[in-house]
Amino acid sequence: MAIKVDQLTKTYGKQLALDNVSFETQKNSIVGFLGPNGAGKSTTMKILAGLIPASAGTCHISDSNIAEQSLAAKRKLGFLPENNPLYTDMYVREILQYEASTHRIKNKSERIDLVVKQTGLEDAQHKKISELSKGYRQRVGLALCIIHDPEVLLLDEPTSGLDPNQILEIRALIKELGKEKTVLLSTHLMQEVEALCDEVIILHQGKIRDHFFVNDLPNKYPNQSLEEIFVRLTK
Ligand SMILES: Nc1ncnc2c1ncn2[C@@H]1O[C@H](COP(=O)(O)OP(=O)(O)OP(=O)(O)O)[C@@H](O)[C@H]1O
Repeated sequence: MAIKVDQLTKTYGKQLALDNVSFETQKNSIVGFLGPNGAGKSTTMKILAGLIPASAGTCHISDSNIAEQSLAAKRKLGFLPENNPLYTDMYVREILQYEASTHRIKNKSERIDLVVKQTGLEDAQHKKISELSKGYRQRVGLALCIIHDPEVLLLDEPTSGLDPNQILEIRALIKELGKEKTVLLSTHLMQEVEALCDEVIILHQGKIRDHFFVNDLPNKYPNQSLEEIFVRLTK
């Protein structure tokens, strides 16, 4: 188990965003987290990242309870929020150094060199973030996520707004990272799920509609595309 969510409920005032959601993911799996706008994907990720509290229920990141062992849980995860907010006045290496300091990483320079290489930021590492394309900003976002070598990555629509070439580059990077990390990936692109994911969770109106392994798809839903399944489960 890498991510475990148990009977998670979240209300914003009177708005019920998550309604008794439970799921467990395999270790080192790339998990597509799907659902229409407003289904509750970002809310789940923000709770998993420890940014907002749950109204009820528990979440674990590799055995650490997010509410009760929040520091241990946070050490094990990297979160790339939707729209990837970055300090655009900072330089790439500078922001990585800052993030490495907050995680108290030893041998900062070596670790940053490695992460810069892993995320293909060699040519951009001395540039200001405001000078970078959206694709390169996503690379910086991913570099920040992995600087402390977490076991779990939460990626909220990481390819949204990118051009087709950038999408393919970021997907390749996620695929590579997913070899040794568990990735919860929210996306609206079925192609992306087919290209990357081992598991799929479909959320609708704050409830889990289904959770399956991509390999089981032909048995579970014979002769149906992922898109057809999605539409049927979220009508
Ligand atoms: N801060 C907030 N205050 C009030 N309601 C909120 C807040 N954040 C989210 N919601 C509501 O909670 C529900 C779930 O929203 P959430 O952003 O988690 O969905 P989502 O699946 O991530 O959607 P999208 O695909 O558009 O990003 C929606 O009805 C949304 O309007």
